Amino acid sequence: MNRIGIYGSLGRMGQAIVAAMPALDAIHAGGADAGDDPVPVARNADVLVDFSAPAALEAHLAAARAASTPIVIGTTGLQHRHHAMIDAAAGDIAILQTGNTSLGIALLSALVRDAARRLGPDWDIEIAEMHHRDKVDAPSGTALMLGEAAAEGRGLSLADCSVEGRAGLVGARARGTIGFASLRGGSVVGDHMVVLAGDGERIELAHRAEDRAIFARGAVQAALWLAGQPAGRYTMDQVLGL
Ligand SMILES: NC(=O)C1=CN([C@@H]2O[C@H](COP(=O)(O)OP(=O)(O)OC[C@H]3O[C@@H](n4cnc5c(N)ncnc54)[C@H](OP(=O)(O)O)[C@@H]3O)[C@@H](O)[C@H]2O)C=CC1
Ligand SMILES: O=C(O)C1=N[C@H](C(=O)O)C[C@H](O)C1
Repeated sequence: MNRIGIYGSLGRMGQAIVAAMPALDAIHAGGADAGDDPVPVARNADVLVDFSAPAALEAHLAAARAASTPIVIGTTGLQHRHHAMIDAAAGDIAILQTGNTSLGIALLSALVRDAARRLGPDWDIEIAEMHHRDKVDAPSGTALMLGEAAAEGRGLSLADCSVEGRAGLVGARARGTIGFASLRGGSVVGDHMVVLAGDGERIELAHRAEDRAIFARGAVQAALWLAGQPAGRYTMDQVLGL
């Protein structure tokens, strides 16, 4: 159960995943990119990883479902309708979807959830991220995950308290909101900082990815773990035992 097929195999992450496989005893079972038929890879693999684009998700899920092959979805920029598709497919196959496959971000999410719970709504929460110039979605999937962790810590849904893309005369900050800011430039692999700002003091919880290998290793570990699971939707916390 270690043959891994890759959607987005020629991309930055796809190539990093191929490089990470030998050390984890995984075998590359083929890849598909834009314009390729996703079905043969799904049939040839024990498990799939998808690091491509939201527009491809529906076809990738259909191929995985038809072949009864579990799939790790690392693609970000997903909307509500994509999550609904994942939930539906998880009735038939094992699926793990995450905006970040690194150990560090899994731990940071837990820290942010705990800090938000302990500090309460008088502490303002802002999430800043910086990525390379070619990243196409914002806020990053990781920033949104961290926002969800913070909202959960406060017993809220992120959709009800999120503020994205401030510009112009936006007025004073509303109490209890979670704000997002995105920077793009150079070759930055992925920086995330969660600021909890109180009166007269603030806490900054940050993670800096220095190499895509951390995401790639996590993706391969997740795939090998998922290959043995029954149908359902899973998280990185379950893979990492956090
Ligand atoms: N969860 C995590 O830990 C991480 C997630 N990511 C996410 O993974 C995704 C990919 O990132 P990255 O590798 O940097 O991006 P790249 O642009 O380097 O690679 C994307 C790959 O997907 C392919 N692709 C695009 N559209 C389709 C399609 N319709 N069907 C099949 N393949 C397609 C591209 O093919 P072509 O070039 O031919 O268009 C390309 O090979 C992004 O959403 C990113 O945010 C990134 C890092 C970590
Ligand atoms: O596109 C990227 O590069 C990354 N995308 C993921 C995200 O949107 O959070 C994970 C990582 O930060 C790199």
